[in-house]
Amino acid sequence: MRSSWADAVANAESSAAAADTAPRRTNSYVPPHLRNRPQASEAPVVANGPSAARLPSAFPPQASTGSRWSAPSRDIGRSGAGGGRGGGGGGGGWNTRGGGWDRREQEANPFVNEEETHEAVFDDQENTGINFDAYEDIPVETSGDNVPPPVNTFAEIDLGEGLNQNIRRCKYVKPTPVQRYAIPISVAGRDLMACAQTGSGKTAAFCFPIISGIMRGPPSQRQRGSRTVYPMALILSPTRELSIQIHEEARKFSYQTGVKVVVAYGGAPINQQLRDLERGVDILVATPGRLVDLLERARVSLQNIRYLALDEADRMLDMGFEPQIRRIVEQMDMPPPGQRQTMLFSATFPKEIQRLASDFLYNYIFLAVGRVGSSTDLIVQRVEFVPDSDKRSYLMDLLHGQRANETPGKEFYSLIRITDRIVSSLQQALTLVFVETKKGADSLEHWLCMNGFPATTIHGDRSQQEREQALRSFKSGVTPILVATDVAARGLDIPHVAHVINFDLPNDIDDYVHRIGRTGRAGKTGLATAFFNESSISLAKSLSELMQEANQEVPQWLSRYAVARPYGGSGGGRNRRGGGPRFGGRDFRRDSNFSRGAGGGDHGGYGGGGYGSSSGQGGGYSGAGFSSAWD
Ligand SMILES: Nc1ncnc2c1ncn2[C@@H]1O[C@H](COP(=O)(O)OP(=O)(O)OP(=O)(O)O)[C@@H](O)[C@H]1O
Repeated sequence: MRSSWADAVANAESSAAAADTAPRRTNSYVPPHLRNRPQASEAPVVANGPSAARLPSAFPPQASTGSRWSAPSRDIGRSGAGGGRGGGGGGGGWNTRGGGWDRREQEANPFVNEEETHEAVFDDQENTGINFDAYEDIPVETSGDNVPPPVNTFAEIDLGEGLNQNIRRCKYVKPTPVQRYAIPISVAGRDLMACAQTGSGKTAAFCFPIISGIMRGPPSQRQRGSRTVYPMALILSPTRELSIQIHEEARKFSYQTGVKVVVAYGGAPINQQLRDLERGVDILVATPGRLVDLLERARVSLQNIRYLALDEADRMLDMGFEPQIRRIVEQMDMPPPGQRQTMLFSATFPKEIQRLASDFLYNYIFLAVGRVGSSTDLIVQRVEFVPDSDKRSYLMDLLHGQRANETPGKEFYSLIRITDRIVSSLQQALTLVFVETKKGADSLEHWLCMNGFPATTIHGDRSQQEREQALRSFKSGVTPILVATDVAARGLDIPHVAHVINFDLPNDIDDYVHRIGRTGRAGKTGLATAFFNESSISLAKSLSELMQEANQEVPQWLSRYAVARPYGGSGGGRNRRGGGPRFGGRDFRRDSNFSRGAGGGDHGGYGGGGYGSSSGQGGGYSGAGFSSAWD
């Protein structure tokens, strides 16, 4: 049995009054690494600022060519995001298409940079495939009319030779469970609402059918003399960084197929994006805000859209985004459901959002791989009771524990049943620390750097250039700690993130699921640690249920909180799952409460009841620095 430190404290204090559910701790906690050492204020000053701090052993000195303060100049600006590349370097099918775009440019090889960067820095090159054993017994549910059967191999689906070659280049040996089901459904032309766990390969699941369909379909139209472009596919995502990532993935999948992918997102100069569009676009990956701007300028028309994919679809239809998405999908010139193919993907899909989403779909198939909204049990989840005043020293403990060959780490991790494999991956790992506010992110990053832990930060108050540079610096291991607000919670696929720390817990359990999903991806294991205290009480029940469901050990004190506050606190949480059956891995159309629209395809607007529960969302996000991050 794994027992948490907080449990031990709670047991020792078993004489505490029954009503007092919190484990008691003194405020004078001195973490092991600070015992017998000078006070923090006396910490040795790092000669050349935080960037000169010692790097963990896994990151060789030559890797520290850049940090937030001294980034190598090649890192400035966007890498590989659009950038006018492409041009049909000899791909099958492209030359048969009309459109009159300039195809003389050489198409840059999107596989080159990645291999060089990763091999230079990380020594455990195991990205040759996914641990499929981890997914062997995953439950799958499909519903809808005439569901096409799943496949076991990519070869069973005729995706086209160009795409097949790129799948091999990506070293995807066989499809992940969501791909096994979703790809045949989409290739058959069906609309799809798909829910599958974080890191399980959803990006390829919607990209492959789109690319394959465009390769086979009639060429895109372009009116001579017009500056308006007419993409055939639109992929929308909620954050700039996620759009950049999807674009990079889609470029790999479509390399030398002649299919042109362009990305457009806020915070970056629009002129460059306009030039990219003018060079030709089949698939447009965009954030909603920037897309609306392009539509208003009449530089993009949606009238030729044949494929619409919403990644993180529940977030896209959450209150913050829904009006913008409706405007793009329903009020511009996009063909209606039935005349386009729509694919919605996420790891979480609350029922009220499913209901909203059904407006965009025609006779769709619902697919749930794993339980809807569940976390993968590849992630070891720990939750510790840590008062706000102790969070920093507790964090310091964790980070010291991760450093190679340090005794405190071994002691610390022996308290919790973590495999040697995870310990060894932690020693050379990237650590992602989630906080609630932008100010909190800056302040924690500064404190970490001053204490010898190279860190950087990403949040909505940083310029786009700074955000992208921070991500690059983190990914490369130059700053192996990234302090982030929820802007980094969804979708980002950063290899070697072995530890996600919820320094501040989110208000919503779905946000927790996405945050911890930045580790434990593609069949690899990961660790997620959460600092819980009274301010997170509203999350106690859903957190303890989620942990139970993922076969994690739930601390006794958390169970006590869950029982004491079964419906969450009154503190503005937005637990949309509250009250009902938990984590329903099912199509909302099967739920009698939603029977009005059963059958899918042509539902009207939402019927009030269910969605009302999300009214707390605004509160949940306030202060988290969301708004400026999204476009
Ligand atoms: N068939 C496959 N074989 C091997 N690796 C794969 C396969 N499909 C996807 N991957 C890899 O798995 C990782 C996770 O994929 P992806 O980012 O698409 O996950 P996701 O389900 O979209 O996660 P999230 O819910 O966090 O957005 C990526 O690094 C991707 O390259």
